[in-house]
Amino acid sequence: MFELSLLCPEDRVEVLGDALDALDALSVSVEDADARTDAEQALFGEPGMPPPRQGWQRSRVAALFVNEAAAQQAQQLLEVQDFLADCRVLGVTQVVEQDWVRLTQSQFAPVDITPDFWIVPTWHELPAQARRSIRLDPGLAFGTGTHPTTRMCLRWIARRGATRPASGNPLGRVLDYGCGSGILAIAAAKFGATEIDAVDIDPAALDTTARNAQANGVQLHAGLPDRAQGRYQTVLANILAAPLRVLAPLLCAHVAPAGNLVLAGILERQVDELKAAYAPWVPLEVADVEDGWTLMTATH
Ligand SMILES: C[S@@+](CC[C@H](N)C(=O)[O-])C[C@H]1O[C@@H](n2cnc3c(N)ncnc32)[C@H](O)[C@@H]1O
Repeated sequence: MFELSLLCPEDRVEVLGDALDALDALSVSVEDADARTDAEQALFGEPGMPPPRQGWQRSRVAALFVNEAAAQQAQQLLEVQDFLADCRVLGVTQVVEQDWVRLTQSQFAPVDITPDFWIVPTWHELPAQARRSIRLDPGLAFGTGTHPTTRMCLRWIARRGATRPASGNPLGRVLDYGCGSGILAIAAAKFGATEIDAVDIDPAALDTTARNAQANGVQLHAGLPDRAQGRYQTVLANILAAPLRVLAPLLCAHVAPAGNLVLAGILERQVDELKAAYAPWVPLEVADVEDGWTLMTATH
């Protein structure tokens, strides 16, 4: 395949993308032309909030074509129809065939959560020191154990799971709200929780969770959010600050008396607004911090 690559100002990206689509590009991707330089612009917003800007000042637009002739013809047509005003053609280059599956897999290695608790991709050998482990194939869902928010939740589960209460399991009945790959629910099972509900709004996450639970030989119930019923000794939710604010009454209503609420996906600068949002029900406190993200917990 061949890639036609263009440099465009913000206001030309959409029209050019549509034109490339119409010219039978197999795919069109857009990235910040100033990425990894001092001029790089962060462009992300939280779910439900508008991004700070619609596009980058300068974008690199890359269109993939089935062969070199198709890429060159698309360039010529764009030029004669004046689509490239204010844009610069960076070139037409061949895209070398790669084993994309192997490349993706190579970027996900075993991760240690504690010295003896590891998250291990299904295609890797178990490290010798992994006395407890989760075998994971994240598929299309979030949750590989490499993100600080997931890691902090897993550390909390491992720490809590290692405590010895007078009776029963320290995690008790568990709700994983926003389960993604199911990693937190499976970790809870590995640390002895017996009844686990894992819920998500994304059907792909539910499929992945069910598959990962089976691969790890653990029992859990995966379903849409209305699967969560009653009170739980442990409620885990690694989502983001904005949905966590909205979900405050719902999540708190699911925490059993003396149960634990564990929230992640919160940036350090969002701690006070989360405390305020949960204050009518529980006193949230920061329990862990990693790379600018915080873990907040409360006992009901
Ligand atoms: C950051 S991922 C966390 C995945 C996993 N629990 C972990 O800790 O790595 C957040 C997940 O929450 C789900 N989610 C987002 N908003 C939700 C909502 N309102 N109710 C339930 N799930 C939600 C997303 O689909 C996504 O799978």
